[in-house]
Amino acid sequence: MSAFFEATNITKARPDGSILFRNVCISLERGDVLTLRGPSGVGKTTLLKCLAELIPHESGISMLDGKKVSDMGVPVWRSKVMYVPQRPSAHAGTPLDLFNHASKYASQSKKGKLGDPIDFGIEWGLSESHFHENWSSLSGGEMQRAALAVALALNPDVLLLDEPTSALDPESTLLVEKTLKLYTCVWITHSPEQSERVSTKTLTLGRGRKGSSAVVETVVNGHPDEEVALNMGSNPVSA
Ligand SMILES: Nc1ncnc2c1ncn2[C@@H]1O[C@H](COP(=O)(O)OP(=O)(O)OP(=O)(O)O)[C@@H](O)[C@H]1O
Repeated sequence: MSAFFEATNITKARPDGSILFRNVCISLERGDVLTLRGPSGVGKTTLLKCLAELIPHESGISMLDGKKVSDMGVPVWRSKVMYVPQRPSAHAGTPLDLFNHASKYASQSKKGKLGDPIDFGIEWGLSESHFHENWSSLSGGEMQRAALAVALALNPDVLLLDEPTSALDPESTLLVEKTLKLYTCVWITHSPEQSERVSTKTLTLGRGRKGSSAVVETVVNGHPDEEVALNMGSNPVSA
């Protein structure tokens, strides 16, 4: 039986044609949180954008619940396998404007299942008024929580989180982690402590001669259990 979310042999080249990463494989069951780690510049954000089909990749295929991107089309895929950037780009209007705009594009099957971003925000120490203020008047931490709240309310199947708590204080970080770890996520973090708190699996990208290598571990009860595979250059990695 195939996993809930599977990415197989994802390979991405840099603009100059050299390989950034090769044959990265990810396999998630519902509720898995895979933390993605590795040094700056190794390709973590780029990998998330490939999984979300926001940028093209040289080879590899992703499947959600047994369906390929081509079975549902790129816009629906992006609403189901949703990339949440570290810093929301300069949106015009308010967080609620963004939610109302994005929810118009939700698939019919999702429309009845949308949440309320304000409910998520309140869990994380924001108030309703933050969702009515322009993005430009929010602090970095308020902006980050409001953007995550909008993403969660859109009810994606898989969240691709790019350092989702990088602008938050320790207390807010723990509140946000408590909510996010209930979802199926690929989660970039530079914090080993955070990875230990939230992950069921980890994937570490490292620098290899022929592009980034990837080490995948399954975490059981908070401890790395099993080194599943090591990918140096051209061998596939599977979790
Ligand atoms: N659209 C793209 N196509 C091809 N290569 C890209 C693209 N965007 C970025 N890159 C390459 O990917 C490299 C890694 O960038 P990326 O942001 O993925 O790293 P990162 O591991 O997330 O780093 P950090 O931890 O600092 O955020 C960049 O130096 C650039 O060469």
